[in-house]
Amino acid sequence: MLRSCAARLHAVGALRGLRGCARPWARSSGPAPEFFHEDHSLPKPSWSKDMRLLFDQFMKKCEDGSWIHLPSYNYTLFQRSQDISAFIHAYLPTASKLINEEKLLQAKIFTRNFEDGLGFEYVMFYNDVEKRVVCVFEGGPYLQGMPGCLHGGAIATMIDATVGTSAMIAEGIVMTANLNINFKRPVPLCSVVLINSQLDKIEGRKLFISCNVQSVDEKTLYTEATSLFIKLDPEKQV
Ligand SMILES: CCCCCCCCCCCCCCCCCC(=O)SCCNC(=O)CCNC(=O)[C@H](O)C(C)(C)COP(=O)(O)OP(=O)(O)OC[C@H]1O[C@@H](n2cnc3c(N)ncnc32)[C@H](O)[C@@H]1OP(=O)(O)O
Repeated sequence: MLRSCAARLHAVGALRGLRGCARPWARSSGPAPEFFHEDHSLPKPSWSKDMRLLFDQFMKKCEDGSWIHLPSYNYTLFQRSQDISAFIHAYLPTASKLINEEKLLQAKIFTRNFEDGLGFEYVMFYNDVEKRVVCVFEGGPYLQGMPGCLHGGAIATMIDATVGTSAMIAEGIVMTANLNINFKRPVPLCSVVLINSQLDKIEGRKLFISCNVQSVDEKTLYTEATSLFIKLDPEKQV
């Protein structure tokens, strides 16, 4: 399992030549620690039938190499806290003054730390030719906003994660500068939706990515969004 996950991640990195991801902040190399072993984007007993069905359909599309399954972990791309700290010092020096380094040891990815089936369940796939990332997402009962509906912030989070993944694949180290969302229909809690993102254009350090959220049968358009990501420039004091 670890081998195939590593191979897939490597494939994504190789696609882009890991542009901007040369890890100038990384101080050491070595075997990945244990937490890297669990890929949270693989089927779990808590997944619904729809989620499993879509996963299988996309995995089928991966067989000819046109799509790639993106593994997902509950920590950042960095393996060690000192790497995170060095990253922040290199790219976000202003923020670094306010960050509690000890607390960094506890840092985890926001969307990957609910109990199985209760929060964000998702899996992403990438098509390099079409510059698309598709996320199959099921928002669990702990993400309720209005009764029976998914919280808008949870939808925004998953849109950001999907377009953010697209931006990272294209240009490496990026941050969201702008995210515009139109919530057109409420998303039923615990339903499966497709988040479709499209890299529209890159202008210098700016990446423009659009996105929509649809029902599995594609009959309901729940949400539309546009986003702007900026490739971080370590020469700038952000
Ligand atoms: C590695 C390969 C393998 C990958 C596999 C996949 C791995 C996946 C891993 C998990 C991924 C999860 C993704 C999650 C993504 C979450 C991202 C966030 O939440 S981030 C958290 C939330 N985000 C934050 O906290 C970000 C906070 N903001 C900042 O830090 C900074 O504002 C900045 C860095 C965004 C830009 O600063 P700075 O570098 O100083 O930039 P400048 O001022 O120089 O501007 C450059 C150009 O951009 C323009 N422009 C800029 N802004 C806007 C705007 N809003 N509106 C319009 N335009 C804007 C500006 O006019 C200029 O244009 P031009 O003149 O060149 O034409």
